[in-house]
Amino acid sequence: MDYIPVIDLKGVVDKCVEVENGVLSIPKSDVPTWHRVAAEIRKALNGIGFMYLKNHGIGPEVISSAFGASETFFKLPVATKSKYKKNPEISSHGWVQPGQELLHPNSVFELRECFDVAGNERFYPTPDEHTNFGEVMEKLENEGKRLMKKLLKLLGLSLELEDTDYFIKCSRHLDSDRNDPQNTITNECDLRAIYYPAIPNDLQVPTGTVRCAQHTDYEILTLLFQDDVGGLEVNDVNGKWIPATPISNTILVNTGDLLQFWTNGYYPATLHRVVIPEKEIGRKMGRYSFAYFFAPDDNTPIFPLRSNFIPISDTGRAAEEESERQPITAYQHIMERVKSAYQY
Ligand SMILES: O=C(O)CCC(=O)C(=O)O
Ligand SMILES: [Fe+2]
Repeated sequence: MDYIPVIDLKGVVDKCVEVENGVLSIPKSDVPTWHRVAAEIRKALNGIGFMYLKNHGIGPEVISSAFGASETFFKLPVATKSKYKKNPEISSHGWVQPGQELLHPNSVFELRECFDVAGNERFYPTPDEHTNFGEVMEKLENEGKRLMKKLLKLLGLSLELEDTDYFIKCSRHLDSDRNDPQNTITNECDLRAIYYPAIPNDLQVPTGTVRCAQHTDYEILTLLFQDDVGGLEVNDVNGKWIPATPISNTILVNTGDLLQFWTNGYYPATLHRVVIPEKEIGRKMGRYSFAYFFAPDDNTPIFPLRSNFIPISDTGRAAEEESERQPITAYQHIMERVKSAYQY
């Protein structure tokens, strides 16, 4: 049996406090717990490349309302959803219609639609179209942010960085007000509601269609909330596809490209996909999920960090120093990938 890490955040998410500049302060008596959990996270992310979190502190009612609101949204007529369509040239927010996005260059068709909650300019269906879609989505987003700050601290501890608050300090947007006109901190975080429709009986979709082609996410970490339908698979560090079976009351966490760059591959980005179920019963069911893609501030430079765990690249320190001199920013990397995924 494969080792499937389920990390228990009890005693971690509930008691720490925020101090100046949004940095977390851990009560002395809890420090050993944080270090133990950080070591488990290191083993999971370096050893298999993903993890489940339990006792993560996000209220079950927040998650179930989000699933309810998402289902109502995706059932709206296409004409209504089209009013809220995303225009990737302008922003990352809005409805992504089926076929608008391909996550792999060889993809034929990916049968899903999404609604992205992202950026500072947001719009949602009017109350007579949907009573509370925006409100419910942003509630889940806020809870995701709260949890994420703790995960960023745990990541810093897990790598034994000299400054264990490094990742938090690169994510000042966590504590900035997106409605403040003076706010200049931008970021590419995205809470994405996803709907995979049932596969039509008379399979009117091209051969080779999948729900979500294999890809890595572009950011630091992704929180994944899935229903019970299944189909998500992750590629472990040995290249084997393993079903990421939903485990009740847990969230699945994948690592993204930015974390892979920062750690020089010590925490590789999780390759994953969503397959169409082979059994007829599974094909008849639509699937709903949420992904919260967490990115640092746009201007964050990305180069390998120094830590006893992070390897120096094969080409040696000189290549690393070069990338430190001319680092790509988080924004540049994410935009490259976004552009290549969109089908206009
Ligand atoms: O729906 C899922 O479970 C995964 C979605 C995903 O990987 C993505 O949107 O990047
Ligand atoms: Fe993904």
